[in-house]
Amino acid sequence: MPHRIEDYALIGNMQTGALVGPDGTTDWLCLPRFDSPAVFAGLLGTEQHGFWRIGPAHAEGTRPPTADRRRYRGKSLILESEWDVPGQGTVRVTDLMPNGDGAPQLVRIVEGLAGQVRTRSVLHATVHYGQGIAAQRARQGRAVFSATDGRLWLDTSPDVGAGAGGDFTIGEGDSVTFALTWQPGTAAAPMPPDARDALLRTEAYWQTWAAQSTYRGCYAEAVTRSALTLKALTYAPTGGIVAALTTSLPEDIGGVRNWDYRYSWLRDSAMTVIALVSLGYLDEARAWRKWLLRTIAGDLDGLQIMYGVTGERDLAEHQLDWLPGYENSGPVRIGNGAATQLQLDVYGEVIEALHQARLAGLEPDPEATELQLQFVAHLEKRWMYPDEGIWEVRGRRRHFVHSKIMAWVAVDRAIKLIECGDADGPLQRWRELRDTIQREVCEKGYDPERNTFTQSYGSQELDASLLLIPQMGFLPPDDKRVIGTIEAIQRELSTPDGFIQRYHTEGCGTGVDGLPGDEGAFLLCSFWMAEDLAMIGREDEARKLFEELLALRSDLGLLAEEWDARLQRQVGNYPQAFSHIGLILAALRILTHDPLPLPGQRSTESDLAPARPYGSAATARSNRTKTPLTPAPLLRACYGFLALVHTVTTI
Ligand SMILES: OC[C@H]1O[C@H](O[C@H]2O[C@H](CO)[C@@H](O)[C@H](O)[C@H]2O)[C@H](O)[C@@H](O)[C@@H]1O
Repeated sequence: MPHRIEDYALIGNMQTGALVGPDGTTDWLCLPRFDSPAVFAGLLGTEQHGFWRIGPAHAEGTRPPTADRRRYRGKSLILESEWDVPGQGTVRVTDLMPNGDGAPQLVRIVEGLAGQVRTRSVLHATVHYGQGIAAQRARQGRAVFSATDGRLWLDTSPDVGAGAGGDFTIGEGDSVTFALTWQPGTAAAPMPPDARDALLRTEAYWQTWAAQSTYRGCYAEAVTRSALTLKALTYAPTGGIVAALTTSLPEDIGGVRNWDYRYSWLRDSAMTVIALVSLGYLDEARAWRKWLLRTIAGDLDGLQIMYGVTGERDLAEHQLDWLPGYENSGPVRIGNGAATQLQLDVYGEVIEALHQARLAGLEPDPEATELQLQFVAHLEKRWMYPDEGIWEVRGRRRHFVHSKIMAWVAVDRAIKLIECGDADGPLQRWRELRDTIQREVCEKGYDPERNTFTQSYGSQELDASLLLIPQMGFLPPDDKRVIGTIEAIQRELSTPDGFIQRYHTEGCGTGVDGLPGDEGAFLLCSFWMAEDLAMIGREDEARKLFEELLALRSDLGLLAEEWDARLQRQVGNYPQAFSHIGLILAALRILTHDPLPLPGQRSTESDLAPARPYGSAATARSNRTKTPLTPAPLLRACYGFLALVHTVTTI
């Protein structure tokens, strides 16, 4: 039976990832990439749908024992689980997925730490998300399984034998290794791996990567784990970034709000890039920018809001009827019907990510500059339409206020690109457009009686996405309408334990998302609230909320999409990029607003600008022929000045 969502540990190789439970069971693994069919799909069903457990042997009819200790090995994605077995001794299992271009691999190293422990490995590999059993054969002394479009090769230490399962005794100082390697069906047998070498290489990789972070504040442990998690969701071969590792972990246990997140959303991936560049990581931004340009391929009329990690466009949604779903939350879906929706916010998110990456020092790219101009030209003809919005509602299209605000962001950042000399464009026309959008939102998306912006034009509903108004610089934090909106959201969208819901769901009688059932507090929105509170000077509340959110993390620092206050557990896909993005950006915002930061506890930015200069944005003055890199502090100074001028002239 699957564990609570937050009890799973993530390991990954930036092509795919696995979830390992506290009893040493891998219940989720898609091979060879994030969105491939799962060979272990027990997470969404039962053991018959695939799993691989290594841990102390247990008596028939009893549950496998839970590890007594579990941790990541330093700043890495290498998991160590240890069991103290009464009367026997202590055993450790180290799980990792080596990085690199080689065949995807899951390596499990069993070590005896004390005494003699009877240990068991049980591997049940399946075809196509547990639809069938993967046929097993012995070849050249190795176990080979037929997976959906490849083969799995299991290598074990000689003294354990070549089978998929069995018991063995591990004594103090002994070690036994297992490695499961995926190869395309047509490929020759892979070389038996050197598990020890893989461990050293993988550890060195993650430690080096983590050390590049420029974050120097309190909450560093949480920020680092979130950064590592975001990195694990990047797809190294192309630069695409998935929204989460899983499909169909329910937002409402027992309900139908189960979606496949193993794709590269423009919105989610852009926000991941913003979080990573705010910690000084530029390589991921560069890789994503290349993915973006390749994937969109200049086809703006065919623009989708999400793609596969190598740019696939056909993400048609299907249900896997043989899987009962996590804790019977069906249907289990693969593909995502939202791929063909109209979501007008994505232009703003992409341009903002490109803009933040430039601010952080990423070298300019003329194609990316061109894309931003094309985006705005495209949006100019579309921003006035109703859409499905940031939450990808499955109800009717509406004039979502957040979508219009993000349209404003897109135009605003493009204007700054031109103002700073990075691009040529219809400056005057776009300035008028920016003002028109802002005026319309303030007229139609604001309720003066309640002093709050609303979810959509003319609606009485609220929406936590409005918390982005000050963060995006649409209005300044001290504007009374902004403060009124933050307070209204706090009043009306707070859960009993003080976290924030996206909007009211069907249980409250509105059903704007067109879906039955309710959902938990949305963790990203709760982090946004912490950010906003810091921005409007309520630092103590911001910090309190932030720390309460940190307390929801798993023992390993991981977050799903939502928190169910009634059940006191995490819900939704896991680990979810959105939640970890929210954590990183809120930590930076709270640090920036610390009245007296200790030396060395500042974030990455110079004194010229706040840590995350949303809304103070403008673009680099660069020479388009030579494309030199403008020093980041100078850029930020330029942006800061332009933002000031804009605020003074428009508000
Ligand atoms: O609420 C219905 C929608 O739920 C999913 O969308 C959510 O996940 C996306 C990926 O993280 C995110 O970009 C979006 O903001 C979220 O609302 C699902 O993907 C949709 O198909 C579904 O309509």
